Formats: sequence, structure tokens, C-alpha cells
Amino acid sequence: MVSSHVNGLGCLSASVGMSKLVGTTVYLKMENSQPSGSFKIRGIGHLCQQVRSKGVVCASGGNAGMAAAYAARKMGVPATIVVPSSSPQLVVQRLQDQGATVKITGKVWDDANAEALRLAETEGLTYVPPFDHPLLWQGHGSMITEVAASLGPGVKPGAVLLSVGGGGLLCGVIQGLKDVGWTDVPIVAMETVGAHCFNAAVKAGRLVTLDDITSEAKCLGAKTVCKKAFEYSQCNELTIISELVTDQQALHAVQTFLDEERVLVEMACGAALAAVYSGLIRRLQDEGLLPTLLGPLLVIVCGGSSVDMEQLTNLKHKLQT
Ligand SMILES: COC[C@H](NCc1c(COP(=O)(O)O)cnc(C)c1O)C(=O)O
Repeated sequence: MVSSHVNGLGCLSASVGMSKLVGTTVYLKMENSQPSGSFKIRGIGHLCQQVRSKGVVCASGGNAGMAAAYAARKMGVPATIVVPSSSPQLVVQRLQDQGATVKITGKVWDDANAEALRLAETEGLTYVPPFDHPLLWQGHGSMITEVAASLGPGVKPGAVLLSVGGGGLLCGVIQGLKDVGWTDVPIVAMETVGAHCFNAAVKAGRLVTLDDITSEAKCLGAKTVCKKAFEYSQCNELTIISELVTDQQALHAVQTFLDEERVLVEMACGAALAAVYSGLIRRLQDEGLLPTLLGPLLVIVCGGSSVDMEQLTNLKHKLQT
């Protein structure tokens, strides 16, 4: 059986370095330690368990594919993962190591997704969406119920910090906040410039499709955010603060996190961490968007498998940091 609660209460730790920077306790929900390498297994494992299938197909720049491959292997069914040509060979290898068949199609995620939908149709496979499905959001929401159990009665975060690609993590966290009665907790939703489909939608007041993904945080690379995430951004009961960082800031955050917490995460995760390391959280407090006396900051360390020291070195040269 695939469990989307594989890590139980274990992975909530306080970061000394970040707490000092922010001036309040910073809790890290360490989703990088999930068996598929990111938080994705929660929602995708949950979806695959609900939709008993003879085989799955998923289009993913990496981590959703890893989660679908892992879930399929645990359920004893075949998995076909369609990845865009922008996915590093490291990801292709890791997907194959999970026993998946990998198909490389198109330049960005949207092209790979069209092929995955076609395969689902022609081969009778279960299409696993990487971010846009209520069962995904239900599974991801288990993160928050675990945090509530870890923090104990009467303690809740002053804010939640996360990154946005297609918006599945955001919708999952909101689902979890609703489940535990924390909808008054503000969410800081981070993207990198060049993978900023949510920020573009919030600013335009409607869904926006980016022309291309120009950020190196390829796993944030959906050109259009899911409708549900945009609808939540327009909902008065929720406080979602959409902010951007540069690739350089995200990379600097990955390096700082590696040095301070001894954990290597992807640029997609660096986008969220950069809100702390770049002083953005402090700025939001100075601007009155977050309370000056901020309760504990909960950071979703979303993880990601498409990174190793070689990738990190290549990114440093490419971004000249
Ligand atoms: C395009 O969505 C791409 C998706 N990754 C998404 C992703 C996110 C953002 O999650 P989302 O907002 O897409 O649910 C954050 N952090 C990490 C490490 C991720 O891999 C994928 O793997 O196919």
C-alpha cells in the first residue's frame, strides 16, 4: 500500500539560523525526506490509491513523475513518465531506477502533458496530473494536519511559506489549513521570475499563460497556474501574499540551506527559502503585510530530486553567483 503519510510527525524541525534571521521560531517541514524526494508523494500517492488502475502516466519535469513512479512501483502497476527535454539526465535516470518508462517529449511541461494525455487515452492508463486535482490537494493537506499534531494544542503558525509551480502545493496547504481550522494563517507564496504564472494571474486578476519558462527553477515550470489556486487568491477569507525572487536569490538560498542545514534541495525549493534568506519576510513585516510580532513561521521544504553537486555547480556558473 502506498501511504501519503510516510513520515508521520517526524519531519518538523526548528531552524536556528533562520529563526535568528526572522526573529521568530522557523519550523521546517522537511518534505525532501519523503521517499520520492519531495512532498508530491502525498497527493500523488493518495490519488493513485483512490483510482485503482492498471497503469499510470504522468507528465512531469521531475518530482511529480518521481512520485507517480514510486506510487506505481509500490502498487505493482507500470508507470510511464513523460518529461520535457529541459529535464536533466539525472531525473531520467532516477525515474528509470524507480522502474518507470520515460518518454522525452517537447520543450516544456505543457508539451509533455499533451503527450501524457494522449497516452492515457490510447493506452487506457490513469493520467496523474502533477498539480491540478482535488485528490492531490487532499493528500498534500496531510502536511498541515501533521504540523498541527506536532505543534500541539493551542499553537499555530504565524505564517506558512511555500513555493508555487502549478499551484497544487498551495491548494493542498490551503486544504490542510481548512481541515485544522487555520484559514486565518497568512500564506507567503513564492515563485522565481520566469516561472511566475501565479503572480502574473494575481496581478492581472485573471489566469495568465506565460509565453515561456525562463527561470532555472524548471520544476516550478507550469505556464498557467491551476484555476483553484487563482480562485483562492481572490477569496477574502484567505491571505495569500504572492512574491517573486530571482534565480540568483533562489540559488543563493539553496547554497545557504545546504551550508546551514546540511540538506541539498532544488531551485524550486530555494524560491521559498529565499524569502527568509533574502530578507523578504522582514520586508513584508515592515510593510505591514505580516505582523511585526510574527508567530512561528512554517516553511514547507518541498525538496526535489533534480539536484546534485554537479547540477549545483553548473547552476552557479550559469547564473554567475
Ligand atoms: C509544474 O509542476 C512541476 C512539478 N513540480 C512542482 C514542485 C513545486 C511546486 O508545486 P506545484 O505548485 O506545481 O504543486 C515545488 N517544489 C518542488 C520540488 C516541485 O517539484 C513536477 O515535478 O512536475
